Amino acid sequence: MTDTKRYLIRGARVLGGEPTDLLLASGRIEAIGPGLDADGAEVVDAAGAIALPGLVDLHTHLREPGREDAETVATGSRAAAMGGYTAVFAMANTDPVADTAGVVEQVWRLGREAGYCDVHPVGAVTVGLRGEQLAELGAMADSPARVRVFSDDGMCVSDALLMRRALEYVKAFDGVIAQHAQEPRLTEGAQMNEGVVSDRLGLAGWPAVAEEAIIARDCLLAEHVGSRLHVCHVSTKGSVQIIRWAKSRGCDVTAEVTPHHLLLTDDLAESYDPVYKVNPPLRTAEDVEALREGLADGTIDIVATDHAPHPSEAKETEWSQAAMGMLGLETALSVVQHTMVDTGLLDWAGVAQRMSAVPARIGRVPGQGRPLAVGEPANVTLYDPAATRVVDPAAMASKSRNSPYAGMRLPGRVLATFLRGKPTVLDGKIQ
Ligand SMILES: NC(=O)N[C@@H](CC(=O)O)C(=O)O
Repeated sequence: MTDTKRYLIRGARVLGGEPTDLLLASGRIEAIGPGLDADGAEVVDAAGAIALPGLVDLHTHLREPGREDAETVATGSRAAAMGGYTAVFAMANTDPVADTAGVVEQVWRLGREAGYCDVHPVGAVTVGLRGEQLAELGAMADSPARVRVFSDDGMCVSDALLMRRALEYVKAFDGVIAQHAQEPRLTEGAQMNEGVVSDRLGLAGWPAVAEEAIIARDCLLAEHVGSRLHVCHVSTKGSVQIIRWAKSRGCDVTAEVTPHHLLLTDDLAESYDPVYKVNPPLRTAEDVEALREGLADGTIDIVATDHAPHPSEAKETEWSQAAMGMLGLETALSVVQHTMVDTGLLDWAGVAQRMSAVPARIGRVPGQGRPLAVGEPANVTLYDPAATRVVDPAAMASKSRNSPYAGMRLPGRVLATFLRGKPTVLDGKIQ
């Protein structure tokens, strides 16, 4: 899947540094330096743009098989490319659930056929996400999809013994369990964050402790069996504190935060607009501040979108009936610029670590998340941080429209995305 055509990227600022040129040929970065000779290559004007390694999303819902009305592997991977991603990990809560070698191979093949980004299926931890019996983790790991990330996302592996067994099992092939930390008994019927806003609106609350208790338990379990744990979509200040403590003990834990939890707060529920209904729920301004700090100081390792497309009939209904989840792929980099870069908390090298290098490492995909250097695979994102745009869900590549940023002015624009030297996005347009 390499392009024989050669591209000369002219005047890009690699990780925000001085303008330089990059020559992409045969799927690799052939040369880097100012004033390179085009020598027949197609020139891409990148004046003012930042060049980043292609982004990697460890947490995407592509909905295929089974919910093709919301998204398909093809539409979701086009949305990923438009957001600057060259690889995504597709969550297992499809229909049928990705809990067998057959289903993960199907998703992996669909990703290759679409060709917009690498699609790495996540395998379910338990059969049918039911939390009763381990799925065939080894067979998924051995399949052509080479699954290394396992998650019941959407559901918590709440049984401590099953979680222990899963953590032990994946050690054999260097896998990781990505936990959706939500104590089910503490969140029965929950509709939004438990706090002053839920009290005021009379909606059943979702306490922070339901997330924090599972994270604390799982960190201790992972330490006990010497395995890798990844915590999905961390959303509370207490969770950041627990992960910081676990890392200080030497526990092999990594964690992600979503763009929406870095920006949006629970008072948005006062609109009763279900576009703001999400799992885990939007929290308070104090939580947002702690999440930003945690991402800046490395307690939280990565940004992952939790892109969760839903058809309009699942969202344009009353709050209590609405599906949980929001789009994320096509706005993630803008939200990270707004919340982390423009605030001085992160530089572009820090963004590249948290949105490319480290997620690729956690997911064990060695060809992605590589530095922009000669000889490396030509996975490159060109991003104009000086542009601004008003978010229009109707213009998105995703099949769904449930973006919480609709009508909001956000900084930045992805100009181009290259997957192994082949442009998937050029001039801001899907190729
Ligand atoms: N993050 C979400 O709000 N939704 C996810 C699954 C889930 O975590 O509930 C989805 O698949 O829609």
